[in-house]
Amino acid sequence: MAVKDIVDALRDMTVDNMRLSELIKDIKLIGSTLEVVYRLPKKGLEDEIKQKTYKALEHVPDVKTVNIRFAEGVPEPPPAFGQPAFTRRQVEGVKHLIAVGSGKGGVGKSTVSVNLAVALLKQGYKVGLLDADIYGPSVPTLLGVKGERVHVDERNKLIPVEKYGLKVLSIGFLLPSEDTPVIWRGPMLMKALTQFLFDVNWGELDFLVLDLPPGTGDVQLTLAQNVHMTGAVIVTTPQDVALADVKKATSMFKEVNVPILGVVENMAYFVCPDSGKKYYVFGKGRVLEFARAYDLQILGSIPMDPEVAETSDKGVPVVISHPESEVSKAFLGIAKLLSEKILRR
Ligand SMILES: Nc1ncnc2c1ncn2[C@@H]1O[C@H](COP(=O)(O)OP(=O)(O)OP(=O)(O)O)[C@@H](O)[C@H]1O
Repeated sequence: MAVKDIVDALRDMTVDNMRLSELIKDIKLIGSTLEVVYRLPKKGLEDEIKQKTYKALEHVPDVKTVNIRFAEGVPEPPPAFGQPAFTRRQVEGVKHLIAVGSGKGGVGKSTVSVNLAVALLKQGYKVGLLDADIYGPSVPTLLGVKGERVHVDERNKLIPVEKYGLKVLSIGFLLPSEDTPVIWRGPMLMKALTQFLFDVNWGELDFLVLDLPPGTGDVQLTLAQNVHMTGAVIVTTPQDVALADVKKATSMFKEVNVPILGVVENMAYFVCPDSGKKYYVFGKGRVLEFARAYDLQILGSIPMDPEVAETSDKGVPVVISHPESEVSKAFLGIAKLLSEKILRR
């Protein structure tokens, strides 16, 4: 059961012409106990909000107990259209946080995050990369920093590892060994992620690239609701299975009002080294169709290139190892488009 489904259930119930979902200030599911903090639009509505919450969640099987609290202080006005209904914290020292998400695993989200970060760096920006992919933190491998230990500064803030001029932190640094399954759940996991974001001495960064776990689970949703993000970049391959899931991810970001900065089409085609001919292995035009349907910009299309996998395994991003390759040019183009788009806003 995702918190998102609970928020969906609360969306159907209104109090004083406002959806319950719009009044949520904080929401957490710990085991089968749901903790909700509402802001109170008007004094005297407490009981009605409570009763309607219980009713809305009556048939939600995973919620056995509901604890409701009301935020203290002056009630805030309802969010304006297009504004988030959640209080989001800014990551200290970071001008722009770009979340990289995908619907399905294995579409190249981490490869895109790493190469995008380095491509932004090559444009002269100060860049950080945070690997929040708790289910498969691959950034340490992709950047050759596996086994690095993280230190803290005098303020007890984590100090990111530096590689190729990039400031890097990965949830993988916290796991005792590479084979440790990530079995953290709920509050513990969120605590670790929150610490990663907010208790880090990032210094001054123009961009922080956040490699999200694939899909639309609690982690993605909680981060999207609690962290101020400039926007999200969505990575997909042209396969039907990937596109079906990426639509869910797109809807999730839209629902929580995180602007979608654009789509990266990965493994878009393969260039035959002998003939130079392009082969659209997973089909042509599908990502464009999806982007048009959802009114999204395609930031770039990355070809399939065996060098990517090979160089990634050695811990060197392809934009560094093969800067003249078509893949690298595609990444540099995406970084340019993205940074211009963000800085123009
Ligand atoms: N353009 C590409 N050409 C060839 N191989 C690629 C390309 N992009 C990614 N790969 C390879 O595909 C595999 C999956 O990539 P990656 O780990 O970046 O995906 P992911 O979406 O982050 O996966 P997960 O969500 O499971 O962490 C890796 O072996 C990577 O080297």
